[in-house]
Amino acid sequence: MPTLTKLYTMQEASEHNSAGDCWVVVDGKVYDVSSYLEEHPGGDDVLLQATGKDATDEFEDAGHSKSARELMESFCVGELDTSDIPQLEIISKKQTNYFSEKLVDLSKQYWVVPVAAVGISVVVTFLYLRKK
Ligand code: HEM
Repeated sequence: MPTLTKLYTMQEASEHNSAGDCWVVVDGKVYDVSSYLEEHPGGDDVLLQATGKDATDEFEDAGHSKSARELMESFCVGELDTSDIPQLEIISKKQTNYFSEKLVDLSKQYWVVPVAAVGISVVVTFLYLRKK
């Protein structure tokens, strides 16, 4: 059965940034940790400071255990809507394509150079052999 995942923008998630209403975003998922703030072994302050941004690096840096990661899933309320975030990967792929296309264009444009070089060396070799 298909499951419906609720999507939140970073803007929406960042509005939940207080001790009574605290959401964090880790690895593309949104977690409502309001009820866990006081129990969090790393402290409530780290969670409150992690609101309004992608806290994946901080979460990973803390070296969370497998059980912490399992517990985390019970707080998941949805996923991050990335449709409003520019896709850097796609842009860089486009740039790579752009440069390789340019290179192909240039080699098409300057095909005369290698052909002329080969032609000249053939003529020189021919003349040299004839002199002998
Ligand atoms: C739903 C989300 C989270 C859950 C369920 C969770 C749970 C836990 C648990 C169970 C621990 C104890 C150590 C372990 O078992 O790994 C812990 C420690 C810690 N957590 Fe979290 N955590 C969450 C999110 C975060 C985030 C977003 C940050 C950082 C921004 C963070 C920072 C820390 C730190 C600094 C420690 C202390 C590590 C230490 O003392 O060595 N946690 N967390």
